[in-house]
Amino acid sequence: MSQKPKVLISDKMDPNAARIFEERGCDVDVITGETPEQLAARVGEYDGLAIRSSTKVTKEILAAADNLKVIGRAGIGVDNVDIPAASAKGVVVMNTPFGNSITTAEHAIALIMALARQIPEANAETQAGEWPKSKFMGVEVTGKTLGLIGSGNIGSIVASRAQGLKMKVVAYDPFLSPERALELGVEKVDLGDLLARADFITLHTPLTEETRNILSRERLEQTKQGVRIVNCARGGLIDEAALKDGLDSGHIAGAALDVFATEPPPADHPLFGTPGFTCTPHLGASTTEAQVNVALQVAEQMADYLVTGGVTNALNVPSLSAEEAPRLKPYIALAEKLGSLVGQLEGPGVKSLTVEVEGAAAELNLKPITAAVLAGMMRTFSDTINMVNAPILAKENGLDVREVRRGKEGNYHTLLRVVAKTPDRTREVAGSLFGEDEMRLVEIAGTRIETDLEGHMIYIVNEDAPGFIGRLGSTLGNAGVNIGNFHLGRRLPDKHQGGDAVLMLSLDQQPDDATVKAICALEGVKKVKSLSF
Ligand SMILES: NC(=O)C1=CN([C@@H]2O[C@H](COP(=O)(O)OP(=O)(O)OC[C@H]3O[C@@H](n4cnc5c(N)ncnc54)[C@H](O)[C@@H]3O)[C@@H](O)[C@H]2O)C=CC1
Ligand SMILES: O=C(O)CCC(=O)C(=O)O
Repeated sequence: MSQKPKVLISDKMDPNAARIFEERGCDVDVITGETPEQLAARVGEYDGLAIRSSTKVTKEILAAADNLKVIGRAGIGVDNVDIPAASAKGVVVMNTPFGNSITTAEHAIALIMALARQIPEANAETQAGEWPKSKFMGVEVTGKTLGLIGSGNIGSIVASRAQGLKMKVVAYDPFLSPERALELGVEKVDLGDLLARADFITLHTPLTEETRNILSRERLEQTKQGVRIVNCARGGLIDEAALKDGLDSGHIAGAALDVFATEPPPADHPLFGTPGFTCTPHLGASTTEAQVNVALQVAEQMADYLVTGGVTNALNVPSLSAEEAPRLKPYIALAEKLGSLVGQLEGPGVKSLTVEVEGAAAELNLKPITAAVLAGMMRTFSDTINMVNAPILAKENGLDVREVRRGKEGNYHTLLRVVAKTPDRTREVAGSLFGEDEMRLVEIAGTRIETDLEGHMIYIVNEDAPGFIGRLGSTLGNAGVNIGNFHLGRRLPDKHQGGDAVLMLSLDQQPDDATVKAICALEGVKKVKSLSF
């Protein structure tokens, strides 16, 4: 019986996640609150790691994660995962891009209202026994301009809720098209314009090199007198020291942060206690509804990947639906074998690789097939290569990879051909599927040969002359190597005696170097390669 995939849930997550993992055939452990060292010591046991924002999946954690195949973020932001390191290690990183968007947008609206009416301060003083009725004078939001920085999933929900509150919404987002702006009913503006016009500013971008410090000191100085600012996206988008100075000077009337540059922030954070400042401890996604949504979704996605190979919402590999995955599975296995054959025959010298599909295969998603060819080929030089990191490494190494699709059937109802070029020659191999999933090599070195690619094999090219097969059989027999299967073909297009013959033999034992050398020395032999699949 094959072992169940093992998943670790390392952050607090709705219990539905563990239930789904179990129902979908995974073993699951829930161990939260560990130090990085404790997690590093444990993570090697697991195939999947389900996290929220507390677990930091660093290079060090990944280095210890020997069996890890997938990291699932129950939420949106993945800035707590070292995605390049995960990709290099062949680990898929997924998030749940929609499950908590409404909840987070509602939190932004709540903070806008809290700032407009100074609700946190009024609450604190009232409960402290005061009755500060004349101290707190708010502002209406009706008719005010809301400046949206980032109008993706969350930003656009904030826009629609703000419009319900009769605010005018202007948006700065370099990726916002005029059509989408029209659809959202927002005015697309540049950042300078937004800063000059907005009564309220709310941020909804990821933290990237472009967005880091997007509200810098200089930009905060360009905001309208009395502006109120909300950040429910990521710490690091605002210069916190400049924000404090703006509040102290009275230029900024209020600021509400759900997120901080360092989380949790130090107890003596300069903004704490500043008049007009309000905060929540990264609660943007914290509603029952959102937590159930993201927990269910992350567990479903991760279990799909671990059990069937389906890929949804991955940030470092193309998606592959749960329906596509079973159809692709035999092709992926065939692609890996053909890639491995090319890798074993040509070594690391391949400079360009074309993956051609014909007939039924031409209807499939080609990306995973190409990734599998690359993985099969590159795994002959490194054990740590898989379908996730192979395309990245191929690109880094300047390998020219192309894909060709031909809908028309040729001699086979479905065909996968790999054409690899080294500086000296072109190597072509082709395979097909018989029935649903029986894979066969059907062509090598311009020769039609039908064979499995399984276990120990030997590939031989020789001058087709009488007596060779007897000599070969004796050489293998003398070395104690039994032939399991024997496939022989003449090289196309001549196909005549005296031309080249190609042999693929399945062997019950792996021939040692001396036996391979002895075969090389047989009369008429041009090439010999011992293979393993
Ligand atoms: N406080 C919390 O608990 C939560 C925070 N978030 C954070 O909210 C942020 C936004 O989430 P979504 O709306 O789902 O993401 P999204 O990807 O749908 O939208 C982000 C938008 O930012 C825009 N953008 C990117 N670079 C920009 C730039 N330089 N200037 C202006 N706009 C830029 C993009 O074009 C995109 O439209 C994420 O960082 C996420 O981590 C998400 C959920 C909960
Ligand atoms: O999991 C959480 O509570 C934080 C959510 C969040 O920040 C996100 O989804 O990006």
